Amino acid sequence: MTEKPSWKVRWIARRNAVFASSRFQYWAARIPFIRSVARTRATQMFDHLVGFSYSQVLRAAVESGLLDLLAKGPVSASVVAGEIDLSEEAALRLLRATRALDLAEEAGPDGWMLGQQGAVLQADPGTQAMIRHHRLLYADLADPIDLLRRDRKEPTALSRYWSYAGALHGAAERGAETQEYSQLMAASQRFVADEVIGAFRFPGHASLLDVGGGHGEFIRRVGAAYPQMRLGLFDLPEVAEAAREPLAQSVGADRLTCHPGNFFENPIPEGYDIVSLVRILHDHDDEPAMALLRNIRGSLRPGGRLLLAEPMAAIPGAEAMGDAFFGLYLWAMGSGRPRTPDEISTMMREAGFSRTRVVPTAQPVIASCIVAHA
Ligand SMILES: C[S@@+](CC[C@H](N)C(=O)[O-])C[C@H]1O[C@@H](n2cnc3c(N)ncnc32)[C@H](O)[C@@H]1O
Repeated sequence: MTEKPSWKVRWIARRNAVFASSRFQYWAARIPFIRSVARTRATQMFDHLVGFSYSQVLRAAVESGLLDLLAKGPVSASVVAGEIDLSEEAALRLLRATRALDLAEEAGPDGWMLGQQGAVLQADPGTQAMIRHHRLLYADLADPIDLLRRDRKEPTALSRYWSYAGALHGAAERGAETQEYSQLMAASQRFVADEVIGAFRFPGHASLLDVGGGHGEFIRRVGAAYPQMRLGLFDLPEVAEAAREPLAQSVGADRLTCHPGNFFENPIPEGYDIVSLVRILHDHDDEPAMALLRNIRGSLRPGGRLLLAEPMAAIPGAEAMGDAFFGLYLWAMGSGRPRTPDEISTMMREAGFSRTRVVPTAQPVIASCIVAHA
């Protein structure tokens, strides 16, 4: 005998039947108050429906150099056409599309400048790098069901291009590709570091080791905010070596140690008060992620802390970023998953940490933070 559905199941089924009825939709669009809710929902659904077109407008604006051109504006459509090698009609179509997304603004008749969102984007190489990079994700997502059915068993545009899934397991030693990836991460790291520094007060004289720290942008920013801090960077040998010289120049050689190594094969260096793990855990499936957390726990003395920062799943107000974006990005990449703060905290305690605390950040869409005590 099948179980009786719970009140919640019955309620959701009833609600969905009402929402799906064309009669309800007709009246919802006409009754005051309900009308504004209905309109918001319709706009949301439309945005989901055509989101790919919007992201391709962004891509065209970045890749063609249109944003840089508008930054020097006002420019006419014919100048834009000549500069980015389009017919005038095509240039105007693109300009109007960018205007609709607030990337461009027509300051006067045929005088085009950056719009508000355009000004922010044009000044942000990190987001522009992500927009360029996402062409790979969209190639992999062209047939999403096919991608899901392949169960991460075959190479994808994302995993192939970066050879990143290999690098994740310490297998890829293709320095140039790893370096290109690290540079992309560094461009977006500014925002993550700002979130963490704004949310977490480091003890001024503590020592900090950033594990998987790439070219050291996080260390650089924390080091600038806390000039007394001793700093360490742990990353794959080719990455740590490339970071050493420029990072020493920026933070001071006397307070920096670069540790080349593989966090799945080598012990995490001891002697640091805080270990940070920024945008690393979500790249890994549960088993290697647990191995990494245990490795870090083993390096910490009592009182030591692990500070983990990355975009997480099921964050109120940022749900789509977690499971709809990172869920599919990491699936296409072939490794990892976005996790909820609860899931991460449970893993940390399983790895031997005594207690954990979520540290609220201003922009969880960029990163959320959890601190675990050894
Ligand atoms: C997603 S990036 C994050 C970089 C940086 N933490 C940030 O947020 O910008 C992953 C970093 O982990 C490093 N990495 C990957 N596998 C590693 C391994 N097995 N051992 C050490 N570092 C590794 C990569 O070289 C890269 O710098």
